Amino acid sequence: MSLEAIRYQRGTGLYLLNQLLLPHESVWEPVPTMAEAHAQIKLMKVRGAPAIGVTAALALAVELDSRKNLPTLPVADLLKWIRAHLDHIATSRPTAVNLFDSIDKLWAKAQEVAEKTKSSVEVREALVALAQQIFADDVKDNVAIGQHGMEWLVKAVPADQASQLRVLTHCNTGSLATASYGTALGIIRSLHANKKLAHVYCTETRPYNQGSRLTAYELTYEKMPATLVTDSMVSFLLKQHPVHAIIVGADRIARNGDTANKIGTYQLALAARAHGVKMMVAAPLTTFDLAIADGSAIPIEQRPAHELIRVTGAVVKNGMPTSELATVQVAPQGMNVWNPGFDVTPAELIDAIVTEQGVITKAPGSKVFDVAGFLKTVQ
Ligand SMILES: CSC[C@@H](O)[C@@H](O)C(=O)COP(=O)(O)O
Repeated sequence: MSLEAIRYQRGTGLYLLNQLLLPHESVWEPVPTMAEAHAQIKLMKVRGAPAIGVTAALALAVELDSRKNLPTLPVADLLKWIRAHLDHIATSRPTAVNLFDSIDKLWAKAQEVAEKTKSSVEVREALVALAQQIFADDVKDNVAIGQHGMEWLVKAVPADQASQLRVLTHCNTGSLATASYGTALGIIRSLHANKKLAHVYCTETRPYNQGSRLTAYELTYEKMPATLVTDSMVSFLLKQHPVHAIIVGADRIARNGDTANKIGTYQLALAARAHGVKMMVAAPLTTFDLAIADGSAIPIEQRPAHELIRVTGAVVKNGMPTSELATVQVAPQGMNVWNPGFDVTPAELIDAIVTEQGVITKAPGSKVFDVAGFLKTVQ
C-alpha cells in the first residue's frame, strides 16, 4: 500500500494528510467545509496539482452532504451557493489548472442537472457522484501514465540499457501530490515495479523542499534505490553519472506544450538538453489548459519571502530527528526576496508529454507540441 494524502468516504468525510509536518509526523486533518479546503490548499497542507483539484471537488461533496438546509433550498438558490463557494476556492492558488478544471466540471454538472430536474437533491447527488468520479479517475489516470511513460522510455534508450534505467525527478509528484500513485513518480514507480529502475535521483526542490521532505519520503517508503541531490548539483550530476531521463510533473500545460511546473524545472530542462538526457513531463489531461496558446499566459504564483529566508525541520537529538519542529532563519532579516513558485519550460526543451491517453511527441522538425491535435485522435 503506497502513501496517501486524501481520504474520503461518503458519510465519514474528507481528511487530508498535513504535508507541512512530513516526513516527521503523519497527522490527518478533517476538511468539513469548502472554506477549510481553501485554507488547507493555500497553506499547502495539501499540494500538487491533481491533489488540489481532487480536494476542491471532495470538499464540495462533503459540505453539500453535511449542510442539511442546502437540499431544501430552491434550486436557483442552491446554484448561487455553489457558484459562490467555487469562486472562493478558485482564489486559493493560481497556477495549477487542475483546480479550475474541477471547478468547471462541477459547475457544468450543477447547471445541467438543475436545468433538467429542477431538484436541489438531484443537484447534490450529481455533484457528490462527480466528485467521487474525479477522485477515482485521478488514480486510474496516474496508473495509465505510469505504464505509458515506462513503455516510451524503454523504447527511447539503447536496448541494452532498457532494464537498468537511471532517472532524476524534481518536486513531489507521487501519491502525496495526487489521489494516489503519482504522475512523474508514477512512471518511476512503474519502472521499479517492472524491475527496470537502476536508480532515481531526486532534487531537494528549494525553497519549499518538496523533494527532500516528500519525494525522498516516498522513495524511502517504497524502498527504491534513490539518492537526494541539491538543485544546484544537477548539471554536474548529469556530466558525471549516466542519467537516461529527467521526469517531472506539471501544473499547467499550454496548447503548444509549454509547461509550468515547480520552480527549477526550466533549468533542469536546459541541463538535460545540454547533456543529451531525455526531458519527460507527466500529467493527466486535467493539467492541460487548451484556452492558452503558449506558456506566456500561465499565471505564476508568487510565494512569501519567509520560505526563502527560513527553514523548518525536525529538531535532532542524539543524532536522531524528533517529532519536535523548529524554524530557523538562514538569511538576514530585511533581505529582498524573489520567490516564484513555478517556472515555464518551453516546449522546445521537452521530449515527451505523458498522459493517461498516451505520449505526445513533436512532429519531426517542430519545436512545439500539437496538444489539440493529439486530443482529437484520442477522444
Ligand atoms: C503531480 S504534481 C505536479 C506538480 O504539481 C508538482 O511538480 C508541483 O509543482 C507541485 O507544486 P506545489 O507547489 O507543491 O503544489
